[in-house]
Amino acid sequence: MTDLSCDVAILGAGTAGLAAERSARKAGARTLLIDPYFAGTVCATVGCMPSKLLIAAGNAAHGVRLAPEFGVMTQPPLIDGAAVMARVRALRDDFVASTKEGFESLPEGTCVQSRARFTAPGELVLEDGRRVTARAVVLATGSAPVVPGPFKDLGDRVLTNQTVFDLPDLPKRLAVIGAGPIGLELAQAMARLGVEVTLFDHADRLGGLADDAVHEALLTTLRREMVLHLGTKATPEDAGEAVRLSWEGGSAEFDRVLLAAGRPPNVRDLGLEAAGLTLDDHGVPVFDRETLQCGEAPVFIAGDANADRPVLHEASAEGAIAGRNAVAWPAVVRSARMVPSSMIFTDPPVVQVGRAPQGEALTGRSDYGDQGRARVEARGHGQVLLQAAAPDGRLTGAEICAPGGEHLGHLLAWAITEGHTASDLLSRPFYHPTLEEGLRNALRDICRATSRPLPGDQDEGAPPGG
Ligand SMILES: Cc1cc2nc3c(=O)[nH]c(=O)nc-3n(C[C@H](O)[C@H](O)[C@H](O)COP(=O)(O)OP(=O)(O)OC[C@H]3O[C@@H](n4cnc5c(N)ncnc54)[C@H](O)[C@@H]3O)c2cc1C
Ligand SMILES: NC(=O)c1ccc[n+]([C@@H]2O[C@H](COP(=O)([O-])OP(=O)(O)OC[C@H]3O[C@@H](n4cnc5c(N)ncnc54)[C@H](O)[C@@H]3O)[C@@H](O)[C@H]2O)c1
Repeated sequence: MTDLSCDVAILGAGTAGLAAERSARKAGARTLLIDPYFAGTVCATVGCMPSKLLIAAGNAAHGVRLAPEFGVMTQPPLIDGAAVMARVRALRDDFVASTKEGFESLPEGTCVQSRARFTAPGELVLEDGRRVTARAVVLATGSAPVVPGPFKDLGDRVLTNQTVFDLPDLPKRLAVIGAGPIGLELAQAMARLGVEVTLFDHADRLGGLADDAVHEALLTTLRREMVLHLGTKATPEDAGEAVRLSWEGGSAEFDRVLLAAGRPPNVRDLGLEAAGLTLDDHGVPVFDRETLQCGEAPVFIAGDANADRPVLHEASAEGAIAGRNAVAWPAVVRSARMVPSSMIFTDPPVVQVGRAPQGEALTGRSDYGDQGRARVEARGHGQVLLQAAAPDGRLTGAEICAPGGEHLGHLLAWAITEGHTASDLLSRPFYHPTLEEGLRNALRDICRATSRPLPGDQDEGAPPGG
């Protein structure tokens, strides 16, 4: 058994790890990419892509149910659960295959299939006892679903994002525990596919939304499609083929329980103490968001492993920063980070972009219940909150639950990045009739609250439904 050495060792061959490896190699480093499975990224295998595939199926069924609203008469959709799941897996496998091709194109000897843990700063040991010495290390080990104690002994009646997409058929009665992004997306998709869904969260808010009106818009949508129990703790017990959940004021049996109660980082068992790192209360190394460096050590942490911004584009960006800085160490370079954003692909989508300003906040609202294009498409429901800084109305943040939210969210994230004011955006074209037009009400609210007038050469009227 030959020990290994490299300039940069990357633990984890997911999105962040692959980006770190690419960026370190581009900067001239000899790299080793260490992963126990090389199964493909979480995004492709059990994350973004299969969840979006299930959502697409749910939305197809929803479209059929909505058709009579347009005078297009149909029968209720007949859902072939096995066919739905087969399509999810077939396309998922395509995405996974292309991720795996990426492993094959790496220089020979780069991939090391094993788990690694630190034995000393700059020194790791693999499962087979081989030692790896590295000038710098990137931690990109991702995250994994939490399974609270009482749910642990219920076998395959309990699902997580790691198992739900392998169901051969859709369940009849599904409990979803956790109303974060995973719980919301999958609960709605399943409900639209004819599954009787009950969604539980011990918090009172869905999807971490702060604004009451935006939250209410999501709540009313979901209440039409499933049973919701918020601010409730559900306790499971074995009920033979099913699971019985009990909560204050009720109890019911479910064929399956989907746990979507969070995904803590995979940082245990990495021997982080041996690496001399300072850990926070959750065992995650304390790190600098702009360099991804852990303290002063030649160790960098990227993607879900640092639990900072657990979304795909950030995993990829953080991997690139960490890989480059691992090579540059000790001369690490600070990177300005992107405007934070999160998009939950419910219908309507739930979007959070940027943040409230420091100091006085100017706010504007748009009601998509009365928005032209949304009503044309029988999607007239939703709320947008825009936040801006005084005195000039520079946009800083948004909370959205409205049709087209993912597109509105991008527009706003880019405007915030550019430092645009509400007045700046109102001076730009808004094509009619689009969902984007709906933003103008919120932008005008902000404009009126600032020292800046509405752009003088813009009509303040509204086209039909605009
Ligand atoms: C159901 C679901 C839906 C999602 N949908 C979206 C979405 O629509 N949009 C979005 O932006 N984000 C979404 N996300 C989040 C996104 O998938 C993650 O933020 C992203 O995949 C994280 O990438 P990563 O590289 O940090 O982790 P991963 O891709 O999980 O990679 C971590 C790697 O580390 C390896 N590893 C673990 N332990 C060790 C060890 N000890 N040594 C070596 N290697 C190890 C693992 O095998 C794995 O290959 C979703 C997530 C889930 C679960
Ligand atoms: N569209 C997207 O970008 C997308 C989609 C899915 C997942 N993700 C990423 O995956 C990560 C994990 O998602 P998640 O939804 O599992 O986690 P989360 O931490 O965002 O949400 C978990 C939810 O479960 C609740 N909860 C926790 N324990 C509970 C319990 N015992 N009983 C009832 N409720 C409980 C919490 O209050 C919270 O609302 C997210 O941080 C997100 O960034 C992103």
